[in-house]
Amino acid sequence: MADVKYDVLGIGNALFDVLVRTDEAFLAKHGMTKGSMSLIDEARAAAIYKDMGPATEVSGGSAANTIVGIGSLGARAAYVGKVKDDQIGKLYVHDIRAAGVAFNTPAAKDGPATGCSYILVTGDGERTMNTYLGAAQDLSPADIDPAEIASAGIVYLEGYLWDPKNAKDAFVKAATIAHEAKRKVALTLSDSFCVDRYRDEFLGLMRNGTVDIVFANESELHSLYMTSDFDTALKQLRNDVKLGVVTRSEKGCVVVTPTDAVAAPASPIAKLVDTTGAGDLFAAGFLYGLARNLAHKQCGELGALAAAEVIQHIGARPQVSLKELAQQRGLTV
Ligand SMILES: OC[C@H]1O[C@H](O)[C@H](O)[C@@H]1O
Repeated sequence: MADVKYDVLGIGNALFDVLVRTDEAFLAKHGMTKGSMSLIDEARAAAIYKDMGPATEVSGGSAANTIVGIGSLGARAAYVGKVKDDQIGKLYVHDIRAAGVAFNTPAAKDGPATGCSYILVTGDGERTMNTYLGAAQDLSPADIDPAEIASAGIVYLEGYLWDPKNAKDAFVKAATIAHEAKRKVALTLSDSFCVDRYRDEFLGLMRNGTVDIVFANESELHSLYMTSDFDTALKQLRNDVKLGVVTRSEKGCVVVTPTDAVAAPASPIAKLVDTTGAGDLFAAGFLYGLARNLAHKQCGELGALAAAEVIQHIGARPQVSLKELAQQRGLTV
């Protein structure tokens, strides 16, 4: 097997986030389902943005947030995602490279603008996302560089990639190359509504071995197996994938293999501000631990630490060095 150049390479919808704190009335006025991610067109994006208060603008995108978190923990990380060569796209490229992440996907010269997610954060910290995919929807198999994919120890893919038409093919191409190079492939289920849209396809990817590792939160897991009983769903997950990681908010996480199950606690927080990126940063800590061959419990503890940092401020990218934070807390890194 060739040397690993990147510990983890992520592929996802490259999105710039526009976040604002608001109230439930705003969600009701715009017909939004609290806690969900809805795909929107340009006209709806403009209508929502016009009505939003002063916003925080920061680079986002689920897998990109994870990859930035992995870099912040001190690992070698790379990202593949599509922006346009416009002002927001340039900011996006700057931010991801400035975070130490290798990023070489060519920006689109024409077509839709760089994608944005308009995120409403209510008083309880819950986030409701409205995503205009823009240029992200043009990610295609041509953007998948076989040598780059084969040089990553773990390839991490987001379920949201199943929404844009061509990204599915990019996803499968990357997974095939990774396995040919004897690498691991991880998938996050992204969102319970996304699971609802693509349940059979996600189960197919798990059962036919396209993915080795699956990240899900409780509602995604329940949606996947169409049951409200956690233990029933977990049992099915154990049969369907080599490694399953389920996050349970303040109850921590459960990590399962066909033969083993281990739990790790959540990390304490002073105040919940914004849940945007909680799952993304959990995956960052966990994958970092996996890349360092740590025990699953330690991987879960690192995930919890990274998630706890990100939910205590607005935006889905870490605001401190996660490596230093982990060292302060006595977690091995
Ligand atoms: O998981 C949170 C992320 O999902 C969406 O893709 C937003 O860009 C946000 O940063």
